[in-house]
Amino acid sequence: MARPQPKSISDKEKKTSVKDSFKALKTIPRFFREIYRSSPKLFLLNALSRLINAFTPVVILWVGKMIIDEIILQVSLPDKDFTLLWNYVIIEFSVAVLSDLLGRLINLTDGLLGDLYSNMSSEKIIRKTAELTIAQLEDPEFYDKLERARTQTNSRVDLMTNALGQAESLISMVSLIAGLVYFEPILILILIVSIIPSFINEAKFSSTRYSLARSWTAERRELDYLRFIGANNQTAKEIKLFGLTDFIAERFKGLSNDYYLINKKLSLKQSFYGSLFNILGVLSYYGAYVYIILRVLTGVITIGELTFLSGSFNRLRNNLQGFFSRFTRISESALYLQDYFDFIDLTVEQTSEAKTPMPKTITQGFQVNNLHFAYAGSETEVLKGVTFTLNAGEKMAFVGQNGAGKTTLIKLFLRFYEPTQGEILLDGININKFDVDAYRKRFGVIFQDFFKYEFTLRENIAVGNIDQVANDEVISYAASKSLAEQVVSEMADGLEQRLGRRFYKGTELSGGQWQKVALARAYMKDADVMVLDEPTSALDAQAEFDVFERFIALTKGKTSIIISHRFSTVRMADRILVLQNGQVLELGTHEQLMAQPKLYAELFKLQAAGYQ
Ligand SMILES: Nc1ncnc2c1ncn2[C@@H]1O[C@H](COP(=O)(O)OP(=O)(O)OP(=O)(O)O)[C@@H](O)[C@H]1O
Repeated sequence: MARPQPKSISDKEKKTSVKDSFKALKTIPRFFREIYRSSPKLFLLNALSRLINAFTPVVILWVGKMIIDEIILQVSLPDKDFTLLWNYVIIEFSVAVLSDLLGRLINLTDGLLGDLYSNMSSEKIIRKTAELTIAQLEDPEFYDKLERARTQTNSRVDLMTNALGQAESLISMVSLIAGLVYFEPILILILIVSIIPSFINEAKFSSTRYSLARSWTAERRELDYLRFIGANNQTAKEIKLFGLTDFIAERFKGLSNDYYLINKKLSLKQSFYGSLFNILGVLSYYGAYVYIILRVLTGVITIGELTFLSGSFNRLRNNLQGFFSRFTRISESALYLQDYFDFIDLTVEQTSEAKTPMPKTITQGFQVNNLHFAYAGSETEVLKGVTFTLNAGEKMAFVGQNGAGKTTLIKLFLRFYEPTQGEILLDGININKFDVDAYRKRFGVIFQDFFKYEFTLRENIAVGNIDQVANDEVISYAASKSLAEQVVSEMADGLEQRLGRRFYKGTELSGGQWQKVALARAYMKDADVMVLDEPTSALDAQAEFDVFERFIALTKGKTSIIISHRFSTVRMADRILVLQNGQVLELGTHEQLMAQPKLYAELFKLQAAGYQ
């Protein structure tokens, strides 16, 4: 079984350096602005709590020193007075309670802010995806970017907690350092020397880990896909029937194991070096401790100061270690944040020239001139010089064998792609000159691969014009024209019936029922141009006849395009365009085409013979 080769982490192209991690930190201020926007009140409450909490360690240590010095003093005095001592104890107790409360408030606001921020960023990704062109969405490299932006939501929430914690830790450390500098500045030097190697080590590993995850984006996408098809109610039938479980499970196992192995190698290395450098930290702490003891023994500092200094040193060491490891985690997450901002900032090419207003009514129709088209990344032309006219009010059918280019031609009409050569004119104006949304609004379209939303029946119909989702009249009208009203009447909850089996109380429809529902979408608005791409392939003969009878009556005087492999449907069109290998082979009425011994007449007779 062919499996993608595991990527090496030394994969030069994709390797991310420590420098890149630092560069990614540039995005942090923007990140904070976004978090602030998600809830200014919560953000300020969180920041204020952290600011106050940052001073509690040094205050507690300081009060602890005062308590010990006071005890030693009172023990040596003949007239003892413990008032000050108990006051110190009350202060320390109050600060400890305050610190606990602040800690809880910080956790609470972190959680709430994290939820709000992740919701906001997910919504942004959904909106951004809608802005992009279909061609961009079909580009695998681009899709990887989308994947990284989408799947790293948790990492962004961690980043938020870490970055806020970092600010708090920084303030805390400054206050502790001030204490050390006041009594024994040399301790700071010992501290820095002990911590720098482990920081460099952490930074190096974090960028390697990111490089690895990044270079494996495509494979992780495949793993997700395998997980989806392997454990899913939509694919379960085929998987059971064809016995695909082993095939899928083995493929998953192979790929995931490759990833696990390089990840493991990296983790082991990281643990080894991490422990080594940590020993250095412990050594430095005890070095400093011995130094402080010697200072007490020589009478330079008091026992209270000893507890303050050793406590501060230990706390600072932990804080610094936390600070550096958080720093590397932040720079690692910042790389993902960069991916997210890259995605959000993607520009969609738009011509700056003023848009021509759409004509109120279509008077002449469409003129397709020498249209050529090849999909991105493919050399093969799918359309090769297609030229024809679709008159206003005309019903035209596109006919041709599989892969002839019919759907592609529709996609170009709908401006999902730009032609590589040639043009489509609407009433004499190149369709690119119109605002794309205004232009598309004039179409009522149903594609052969329409999407089955696991929403309610009402919503499934209303997606054709979602503004009208609450308008019963419009929905009933659309349902009656597409025969979906039969489906509605069969559902226990009528229009409010949830479709699909993913959610509670959902019900699955048959292929034909789904098609009727999807067809109703095309009737949700009074479109000028109707496009039905194989709208009846799943319908029974009677339903198909009924659907078309309604369609013909309803679209009288409207421009429409129908793609169908059923000639009983096709013959109802005013004219028929026969495509073969991306070229126009024939164009004319049913009678005209039947009169010439070409593909249309041949296919028609073939199908008719099948019915005899
Ligand atoms: N998104 C895409 N990216 C790359 N190639 C594509 C894409 N969509 C279609 N093609 C290719 O373009 C060619 C024409 O496809 P198209 O869907 O237009 O054919 P069709 O005439 O509608 O076929 P059918 O009757 O099977 O629906 C096919 O060779 C197909 O493989």
